[in-house]
Amino acid sequence: MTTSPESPEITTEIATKKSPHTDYRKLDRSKLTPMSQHYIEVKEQYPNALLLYRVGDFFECFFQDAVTISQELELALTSKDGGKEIGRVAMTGVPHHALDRYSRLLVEKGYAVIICDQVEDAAEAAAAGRMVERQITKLLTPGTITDEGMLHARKNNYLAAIVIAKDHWGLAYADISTGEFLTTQSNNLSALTLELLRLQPSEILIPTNAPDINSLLRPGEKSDYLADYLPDCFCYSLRSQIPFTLNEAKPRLLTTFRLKSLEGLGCEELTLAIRAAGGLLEYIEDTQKAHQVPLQPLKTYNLTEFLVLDYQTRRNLEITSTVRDNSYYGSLLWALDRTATAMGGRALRRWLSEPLLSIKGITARLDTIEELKENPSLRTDLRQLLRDIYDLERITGRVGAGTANARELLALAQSLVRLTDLADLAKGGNSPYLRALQKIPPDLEALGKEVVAHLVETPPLHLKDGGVIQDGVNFQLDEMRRLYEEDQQWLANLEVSERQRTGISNLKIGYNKTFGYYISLPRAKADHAPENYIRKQTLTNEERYITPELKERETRIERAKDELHELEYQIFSQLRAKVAEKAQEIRNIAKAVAAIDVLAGLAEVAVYQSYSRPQITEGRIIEITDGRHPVVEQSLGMGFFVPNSTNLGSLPPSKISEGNNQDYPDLIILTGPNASGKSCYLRQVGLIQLMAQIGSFVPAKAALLGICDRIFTRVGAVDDLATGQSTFMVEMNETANILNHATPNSLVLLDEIGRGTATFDGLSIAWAVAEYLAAEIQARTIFATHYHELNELASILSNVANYQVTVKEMPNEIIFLHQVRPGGADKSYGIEAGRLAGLPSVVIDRARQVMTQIEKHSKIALGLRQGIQKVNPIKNKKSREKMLEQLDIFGE
Ligand SMILES: Nc1ncnc2c1ncn2[C@@H]1O[C@H](COP(=O)(O)OP(=O)(O)OP(=O)(O)O)[C@@H](O)[C@H]1O
Repeated sequence: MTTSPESPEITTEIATKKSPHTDYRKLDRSKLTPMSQHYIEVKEQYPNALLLYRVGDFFECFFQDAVTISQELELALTSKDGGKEIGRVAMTGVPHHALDRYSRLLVEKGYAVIICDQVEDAAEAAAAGRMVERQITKLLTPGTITDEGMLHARKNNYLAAIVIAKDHWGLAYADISTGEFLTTQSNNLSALTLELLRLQPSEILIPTNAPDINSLLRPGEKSDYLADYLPDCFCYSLRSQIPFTLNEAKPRLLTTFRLKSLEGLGCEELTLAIRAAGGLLEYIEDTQKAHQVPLQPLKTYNLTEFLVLDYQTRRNLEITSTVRDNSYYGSLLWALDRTATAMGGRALRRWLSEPLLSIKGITARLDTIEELKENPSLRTDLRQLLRDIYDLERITGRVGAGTANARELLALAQSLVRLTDLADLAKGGNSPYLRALQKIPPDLEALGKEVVAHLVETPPLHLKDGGVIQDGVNFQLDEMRRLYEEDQQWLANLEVSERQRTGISNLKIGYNKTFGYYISLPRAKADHAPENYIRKQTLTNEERYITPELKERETRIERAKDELHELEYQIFSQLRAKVAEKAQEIRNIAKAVAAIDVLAGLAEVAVYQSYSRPQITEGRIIEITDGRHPVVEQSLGMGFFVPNSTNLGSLPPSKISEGNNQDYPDLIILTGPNASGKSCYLRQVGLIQLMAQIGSFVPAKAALLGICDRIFTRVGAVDDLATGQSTFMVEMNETANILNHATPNSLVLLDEIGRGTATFDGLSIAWAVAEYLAAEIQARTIFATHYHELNELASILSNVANYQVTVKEMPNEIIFLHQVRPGGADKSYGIEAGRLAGLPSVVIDRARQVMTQIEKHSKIALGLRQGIQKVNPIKNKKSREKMLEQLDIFGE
């Protein structure tokens, strides 16, 4: 899609059904059918998008687009006559009622889709002998879709834009459907990659000087205009640089938000952020021509506001999807999501991607959960009421853009009315998020009531068909309806009087789209038709007639019907516009509703899963009593999970009191046989810390936790086939990232290091990494390993301790106790595991022999050293050289 179209030679070959034309550029256009000519005219306005073109009951596409769409959607590729001298052209199509589904699939695959629809009645055009008029009605790109059926209800759909200047960058992102609009700026390119991976935008705008501006690169597609450090798992839209210049971007922002300066938005000085935000706005204007998209005021944020989780860590902790099959089931989100509304679902997902660093912010959430946990009737009533609240954020977006239909407006209005009940309920509580809900502006309820009073109980889907507005709300409308009813009565009377006049008892008045009203007689009675009947249509058993009187009345009825529908539409549009004026207020409330939904859901989980409130403190402590893995626990069922405690780090001196003077190790070496539960334990600690920082209760009997600035994980890597990196290289890259970025406030979870290379290389690297983390960085670390030799570190460094996951050895099996206990495992069960897996006994016996020999002759000490003076790297930082001497364990 990125190569610019060259000018191919015009062909004169006539294509057949078997090999239809697929490249319209090779054809003499004057010889194409008028419809094909128009198709190409439209296509050329957006050469990089797929064009779906309405023909009767189908949306069809031709030429190369037909080939692409048939392959992507597994539809049959057929052909159609392109003109006498042209022959067949490739074609495929989708039924018009399935357009949303198919276009969504194409957009999900990273294509931009143009919908060109019929904008007049095909019968009218046919009657006038001309081609039906068609226009582009929609331009769909992954980041700009707003149709309910195309969006994931519980996931934000972000459109992002980036501007890069050397190693500085600005990023803006918006969810057009909910109106969220944020921007940030930083000076570290790896942070940009991290941020993009966190946000997972559906589409990213890049200003370039590429010749094929406006093309959309699908995930994995290469382009010279895409920098190497940009992850290739996203869709990139190449855009002109002009709207991204400060001269264009800044005025656009000022005009959009009706401001004199950007100071109030917090980005006055951040020129790259402003440029990204302005460029993004221009793209929205360009793609949403027909509708104005109401965005919320731009919010400037700072990357250091949240706990940093890199992409690997998000994956390894399986926060929103599992590593194995990328599914939602089995993720942390799955275990925690008890939200009742789509807004709450989206908010929980967002909270999980931006855990807090502020104790105050976390405490406000914890206080609210605690209150809801302790007050079951308030929680139950709230959750019940929340089920009646529709997606205020997204419907408000469509109301603002003028695309909401009557059903959506009614749903929004009914939700606004319910908000007052929600506020009344919230008055029964006192915690911060409940208090925020108590202040619902009263005029929103009045507005909701007004809309409900205007709209019928179950409005039709299509606005132009009438039947939307209730009787009794508009005098003129009532009057028009009365007249219309009178006309209908006139028709009924006519049927009766004509039956009497003609003596034909089964004479009927009918209606069809082509002929309008007619009088129908059975064929057998056609001879009895009075003189003023004009025959219009003959069917097998029926003759249809019109009369001048009937036609005259028909014109009046049709006009009245049109006027009636038009008036209804006007009343509806006015109502919709009135609600649109309150969009910002509604969206503010929607945020509070979404938050309470998340917190009520978390309180529900806390009750049913017996979670407890973590105590958040300053300092570097992680003290978890009887912690559990939130997901494994739910999968195993209540009572089957073996809880384990964790003690890491320390409290700051100011917080230490009598009986509260814990000083735990910084680094734990965790050993234990395969499948004993090491990985599970590691993840459990990471998840508990993460849950605490989103303000949730945690699966533990008790937890005293300091704030972490970052959580790092390194868990069994697999070959990265995409970049051609080996398992070992992936592992080393990830380890390097950790060692270069971890701080004493970080939590590092390492599951095996050095497995993918020779034993001694691996052990040496694992040793050096553990030592560096404990002695130099002093990050809180759990290091799970099969290298039992690492237990030696604890005898040298005072901030290292050994733990093991215990098993019970039986004659024919190993029973996994899943208990984490102090001490290093003195035995590896690898050979035993091999035996249980069915390795031949000869191999097992030989393996035992080899192991005995290696153990006998190895110079690596096994078992803890005695009588050595431990080094405390925290209190005695300068003694590192001395410590290194002592670490010379490989000598005789
Ligand atoms: N505390 C626990 N209580 C109950 N079951 C557990 C517990 N911890 C782990 N398990 C079960 O044991 C299985 C294996 O655990 P895990 O993958 O953590 O083992 P491992 O020691 O990391 O193995 P390996 O060294 O082979 O990677 C898990 O899938 C889980 O079902």
